[in-house]
Amino acid sequence: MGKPQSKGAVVLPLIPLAPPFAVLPTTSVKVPIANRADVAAILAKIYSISPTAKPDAAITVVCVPLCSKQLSKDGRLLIEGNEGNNGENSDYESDPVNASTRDIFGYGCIAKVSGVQGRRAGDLSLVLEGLERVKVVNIVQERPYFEGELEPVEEFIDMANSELGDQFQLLKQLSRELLALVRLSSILPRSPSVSLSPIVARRLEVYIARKDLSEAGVLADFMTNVVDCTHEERLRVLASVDIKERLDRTIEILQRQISTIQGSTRITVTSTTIPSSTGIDLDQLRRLQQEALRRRGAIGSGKSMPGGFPGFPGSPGSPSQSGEEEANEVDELKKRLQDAKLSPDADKVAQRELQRLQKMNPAQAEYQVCRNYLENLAEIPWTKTTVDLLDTKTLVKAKKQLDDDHYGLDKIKKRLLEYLAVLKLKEQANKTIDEQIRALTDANAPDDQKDEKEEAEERQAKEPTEAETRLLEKKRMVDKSPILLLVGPPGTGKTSLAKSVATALGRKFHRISLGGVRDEAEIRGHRRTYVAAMPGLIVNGLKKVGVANPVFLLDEIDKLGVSNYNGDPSAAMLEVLDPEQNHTFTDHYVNIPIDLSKVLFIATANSLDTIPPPLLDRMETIQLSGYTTLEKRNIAERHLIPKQITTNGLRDENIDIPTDVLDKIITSYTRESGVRNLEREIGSVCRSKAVEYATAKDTNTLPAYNPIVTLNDLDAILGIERFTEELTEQQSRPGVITGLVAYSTGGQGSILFIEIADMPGRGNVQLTGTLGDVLKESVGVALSWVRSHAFELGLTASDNENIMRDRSIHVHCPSGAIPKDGPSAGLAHTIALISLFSGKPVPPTLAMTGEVSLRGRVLPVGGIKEKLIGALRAGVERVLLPEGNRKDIRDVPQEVKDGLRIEFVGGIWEGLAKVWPERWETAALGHVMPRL
Ligand SMILES: Nc1ncnc2c1ncn2[C@@H]1O[C@H](COP(=O)(O)OP(=O)(O)OP(=O)(O)O)[C@@H](O)[C@H]1O
Repeated sequence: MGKPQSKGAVVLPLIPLAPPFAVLPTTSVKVPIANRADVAAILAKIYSISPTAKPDAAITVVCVPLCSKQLSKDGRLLIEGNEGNNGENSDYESDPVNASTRDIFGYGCIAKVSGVQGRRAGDLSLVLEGLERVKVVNIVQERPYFEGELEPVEEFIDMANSELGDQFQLLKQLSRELLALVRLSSILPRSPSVSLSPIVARRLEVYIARKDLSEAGVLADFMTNVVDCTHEERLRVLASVDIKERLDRTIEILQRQISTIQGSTRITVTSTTIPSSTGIDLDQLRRLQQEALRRRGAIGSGKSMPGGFPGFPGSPGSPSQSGEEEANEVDELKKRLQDAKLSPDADKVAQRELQRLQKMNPAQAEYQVCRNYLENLAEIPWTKTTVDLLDTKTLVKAKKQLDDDHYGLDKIKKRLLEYLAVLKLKEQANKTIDEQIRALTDANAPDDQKDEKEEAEERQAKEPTEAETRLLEKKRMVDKSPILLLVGPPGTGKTSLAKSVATALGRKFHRISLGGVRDEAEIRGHRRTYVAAMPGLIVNGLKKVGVANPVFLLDEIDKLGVSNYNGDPSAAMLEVLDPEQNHTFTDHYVNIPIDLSKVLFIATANSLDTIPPPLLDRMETIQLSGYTTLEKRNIAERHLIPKQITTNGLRDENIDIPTDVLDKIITSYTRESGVRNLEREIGSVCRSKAVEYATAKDTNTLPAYNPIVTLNDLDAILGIERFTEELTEQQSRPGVITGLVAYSTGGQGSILFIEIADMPGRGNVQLTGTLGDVLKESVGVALSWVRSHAFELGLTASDNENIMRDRSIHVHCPSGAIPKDGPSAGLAHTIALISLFSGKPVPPTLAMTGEVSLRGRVLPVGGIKEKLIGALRAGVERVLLPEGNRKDIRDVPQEVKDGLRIEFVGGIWEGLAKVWPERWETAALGHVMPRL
């Protein structure tokens, strides 16, 4: 047992503290200093002694509590033993400003003034950190502030004293128990006001577990300070110079505190759990205690906290060692990172971060951030790949797979097979090179059998082989997969083609929807400094598939957001899609180059117009055009109907959709380039039949059930026809011409009527129908040509006559609400004007497209395939196309070529000869100009 040894006394300023303030070693308090003239005087004095005091120089004072009426100056209870001072302290002062020498307690604590807090003069507080217990031997000055003669208190701990050891263990156990109770009670409903944040609780647990017997007094002081106890109890602990006595007093306080909490939680707990003498669920408590004990074992002992915030184990100054749980967590993470086979770059970063993580306190917010980052690193497939199914039968199998899944699309399938063939050849070449390199390395490996001399001789000879290895390495074919872009109207099978490629290759498939991505960070991730930062879509995709060589479908790349204040998402895609750059793609979150060169990117878009040119430049475009009715019929028969039959729980023999019914669905219930609506309508028919079949089965009337769907059924199942042939209602009228359009959005083609009417006026031209600038200009060109050739066309009586002198015209293109633009209606406008002025109608089944020049030439236009498919669908019989578009006919499906009479014209005169052959056949040859 210890015996206090006295040292030489020192004189220091005293700051008397009124209840509830009392400073114990290891604790920190904030003392309000409003109206504290003595504190102001102390500070003034200190600074006057050392006016150049460095800001970080420690200012030390002694905090002494005011005496309590129940205690003697040395902390003994006055009620228990009448040890002097009896009558004296009955009227002790409770205001530190008016205190006199007899009000000052016998023990105090040397404290460091660590700062002043508060904003206004009225609410300033002095922050004091208790350092060391001292005995106040004598008061040498009262005004303007107290000064006292102090004697240091030496603490002696007899480490061999088993009784003290037991007491210390009890103190630790009670401390943990109290903590567990506080945590438990804070999560219980209607808990008392004690509540502890899990982070603080955790820090406390670690702090308690780390204390050993040599710090028994420190722990007792600390616990006295943190628990809710009376002022007198605190004074008694302060006055307990003897460690055993101090432990006894603290244990007493803790025990009382524990029973108070147990008592207050009884009502809540007993209603839901096993009632016990304490009122707490014993199992739960035991578990909490066991956990605490387990932690203590794992944590071991730690030293005091130099420079740390006293009494606050989680503060930066106190080295915090994580518990077993954290240790396990870090080990697990380490293992996962090892299994993830990181790239050398990533490995370096991961090791650095792991070291940081190990040093961090788990309660720190940064710990989670660091852990999440490492988890992300472990989940990214750095080197893991699936083996491509590239054996001798690959191409045959792939072709079968594509044919099985899709009807038609021969050109696209051919291109995809080419891609697979190249991939296969590259892989084979690389395999051979790998084998050669391996053979060379094996030959270079040191041979145990040979002695050193022999080896040195041989090394000379081996030198060239190493160079050879490097040469071979260079020859390896780099895996730079081209990026394919499938462009076409919705529902034409772009997504499902990409899926089939993945299946054929045996690769994993992941779809990344880029539609509506407005933020660059969605693609590249957020920097780690942001709260809740995450990797971007690409890295997330890789994490999800878990291999470095999947097929990524970049869906709707044309709907990617444009540059805005959140960055430019399409610019972020540039790096992803450039085969020259994407082997070092950097996600902002991961911040380590990731190799994307093994990923097969297939992008899809509905239109090329909105794709930024640099992005488009990096991709190989494959066009898919809309399907013709015949193609749709085949797709429906081979793919959609069987699919819908299974989806709706039917069997092949339960339903039969004859070809005429299918054609009716295609033409009268859908009008689209793709087959998505068709699939939906077929689904409706199947569902209706499924209900009929199920009812027949339930009512035992199966023999009466008819699996065949008739034309009449369609009306009942799908409702009235949604689309009728557009041209059937149209009558030939002067000034009305059927033009052709290919909508850039959706890529489908259709017919478009051009209506021109004239009226008395002064040569004005009115344009309606949401016409774009180019279309307006094309009307101007047509009108100028007609005006300049009016006499030759026989529209005016003389060369000088102005055909527009007494009239105005109005050009309109229904449907008025749909914006239209482009020069391709030039021919139709010219013919319409001539038709109007001459009063000669043109049959609506004759459609035309082509740009006209002022000299009367008909120039080629785009979208011929779509326009012709649309024309056939709309019931057009004859089409006039520019001569320059003759080459485009090769791509047009045979069915369309068979269904339309396609004629080519090089100039307007030629066009006139085709429209009104009886009048203009000879004029077209450029010789005669007959009059209409
Ligand atoms: N040639 C085809 N053969 C068989 N089925 C097809 C064909 N074309 C499309 N389909 C079917 O049509 C449906 C829609 O196709 P998909 O989802 O691939 O369209 P998409 O072109 O990607 O459309 P979007 O541009 O709207 O994304 C799928 O069920 C697909 O199987």
